[in-house]
Amino acid sequence: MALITLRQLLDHAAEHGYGVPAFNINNMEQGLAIMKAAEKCDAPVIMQASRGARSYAGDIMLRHMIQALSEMFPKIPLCMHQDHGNNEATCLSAIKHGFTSVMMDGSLKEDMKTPADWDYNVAITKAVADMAHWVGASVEGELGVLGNLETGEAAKEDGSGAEGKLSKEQLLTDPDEAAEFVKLTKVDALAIACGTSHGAYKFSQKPTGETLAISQIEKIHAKIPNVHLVMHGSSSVPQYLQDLINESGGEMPQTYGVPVEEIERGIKSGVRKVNIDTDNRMALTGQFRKVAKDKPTEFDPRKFMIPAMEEMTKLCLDRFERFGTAGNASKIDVISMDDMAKRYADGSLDPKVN
Ligand SMILES: O=C(CO)COP(=O)(O)O
Ligand SMILES: O=C[C@H](O)COP(=O)(O)O
Ligand SMILES: [Zn+2]
Ligand SMILES: [Zn+2]
Repeated sequence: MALITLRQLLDHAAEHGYGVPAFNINNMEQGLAIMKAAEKCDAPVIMQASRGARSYAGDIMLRHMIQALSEMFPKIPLCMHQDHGNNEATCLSAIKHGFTSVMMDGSLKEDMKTPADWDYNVAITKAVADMAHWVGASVEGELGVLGNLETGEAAKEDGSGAEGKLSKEQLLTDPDEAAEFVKLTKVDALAIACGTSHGAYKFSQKPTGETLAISQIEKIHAKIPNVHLVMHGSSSVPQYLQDLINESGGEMPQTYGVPVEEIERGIKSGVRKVNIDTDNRMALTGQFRKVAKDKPTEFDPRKFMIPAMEEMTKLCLDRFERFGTAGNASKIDVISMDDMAKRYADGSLDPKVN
């Protein structure tokens, strides 16, 4: 099966009221773990590669890996997405390497640390959307800056995260601005800020409405009901994985992520793409550690990788089921990128925003 674009997949998700997890990948094992989960429950897939993933695996490796996965799992529509593109070159080179979708993250400047202003964000996102749409690729933009509503800080350990203190206005996407932003840039999906941040250390206790503002998503959705919303930083950092890591020699301080039921609430309010990386990292490394602790003489990496992949598959399967993605792969007829390009050109994919 050909690769699917983000736009087609999220249009289907919106029509049928479900969300799609977007899982980060860096290697073959993560790709296989996701596809096995998708095959088990008939779910369409979004895989995304960060700039870090592209330099880790290499663009040629990633391109062939994605092709191999779609050949191995021909019944699963697979979208390949650039996560947090920092400029035009990152986004265009991703499309050249077979990605069907890109995120132009103009909420931050090119260094991915300095919060950008409105004019910068609109100009660069519009430029990327114009070019991507000529070849039928999809574009996700971001308005608002990810960060903790209590401390005003973004996550420290991440490849993309603001430096310095952020104001409440920056940390919560404004509904009127969101409408204006989508109208001006014509993005296919909009990442919004609502108190989540990247990495494992999102909240110091179980989040409340004060620290995780799903109500903000509801306000944005009320203003732009036809726009596909994206939640970044959506790992749940499950307690069982913290325990698995810490019982196997790890030293992760106690932390709290985004409860899956809060994501389900978001999905009821227009969230269609849910970004998850940290949970899968924890699933994999938790099992590495367990094997290392239980079998100190073991040195065959496959003996570490197999339980690690199984742990990750279990997590992906759970999210496909909870988000309502399961059961939808077989209902989608993939539209080619060339066809998508024609639809952009004739205006039929223009955003519906008042
Ligand atoms: O938003 C993400 C990737 O863009 C990943 O978020 P997590 O760190 O919560 O998994
Ligand atoms: O955006 C954050 C993702 O978790 C990717 O992280 P990374 O840049 O370390 O690959
Ligand atoms: Zn961002
Ligand atoms: Zn992100």
